[in-house]
Amino acid sequence: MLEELKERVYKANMELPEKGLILYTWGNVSGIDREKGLIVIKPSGVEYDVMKASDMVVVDMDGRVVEGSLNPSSDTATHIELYKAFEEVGGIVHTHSTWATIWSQSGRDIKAYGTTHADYFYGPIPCTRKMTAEEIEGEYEKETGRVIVETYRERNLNPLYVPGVLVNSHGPFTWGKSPEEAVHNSVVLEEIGRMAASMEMFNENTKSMQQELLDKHFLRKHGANAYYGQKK
Ligand SMILES: O=C(CO)[C@@H](O)[C@@H](O)COP(=O)(O)O
Repeated sequence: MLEELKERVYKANMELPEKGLILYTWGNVSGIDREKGLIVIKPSGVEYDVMKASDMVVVDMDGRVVEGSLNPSSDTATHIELYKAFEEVGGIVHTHSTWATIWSQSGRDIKAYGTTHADYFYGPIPCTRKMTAEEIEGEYEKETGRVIVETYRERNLNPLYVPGVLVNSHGPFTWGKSPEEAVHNSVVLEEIGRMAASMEMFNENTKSMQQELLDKHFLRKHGANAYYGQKK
């Protein structure tokens, strides 16, 4: 079942170490088949050099394993909360990529400083609040998803316009319409995080970019009147 999605999710997972986003098993990618209501996700703690497409685990929207002999990623419940809340999302990525994690651990949003950022994220990349002891000691991974969703609701953010978040004291989650797009956004987030941190080292009073330039760059690539690239 879902053999094509398993292959795509496997390849998307393999891109994490290839792009330098993770060491060891420090990340996971999933993809969803919305019609079937099933998620394909990486198995937990399996080394990438031995992992195969057939090791991908299929779970339902309650986290029950429907297919696969391995335990699914420990972050499965977080992915499920995000798929439930963000209905247009087709793929999700979690990493501990260095710069995005530094921002997460600092508890700070990444401000939009330039067009590299604006091409992908329509405004600051939010950092969640710290999780409470009850949340951590309770259904931790599910609560992680809830804290992300709460951040988007409170700030009235469109998840496809801001396709990534920094979980306070933890690390980044990104998403997209597909697993491949979610990985792309993860690579971009890491690069933006590196640039933003370097900029603040040069000048601690660095200001966000102009709203007009943010609008121009984001909307020429995304939204109803996008004109960047080739017609599909
Ligand atoms: O966040 C963490 C560890 O802190 C996990 O996402 C990471 O180790 C990946 O775990 P899985 O192998 O997906 O269970």
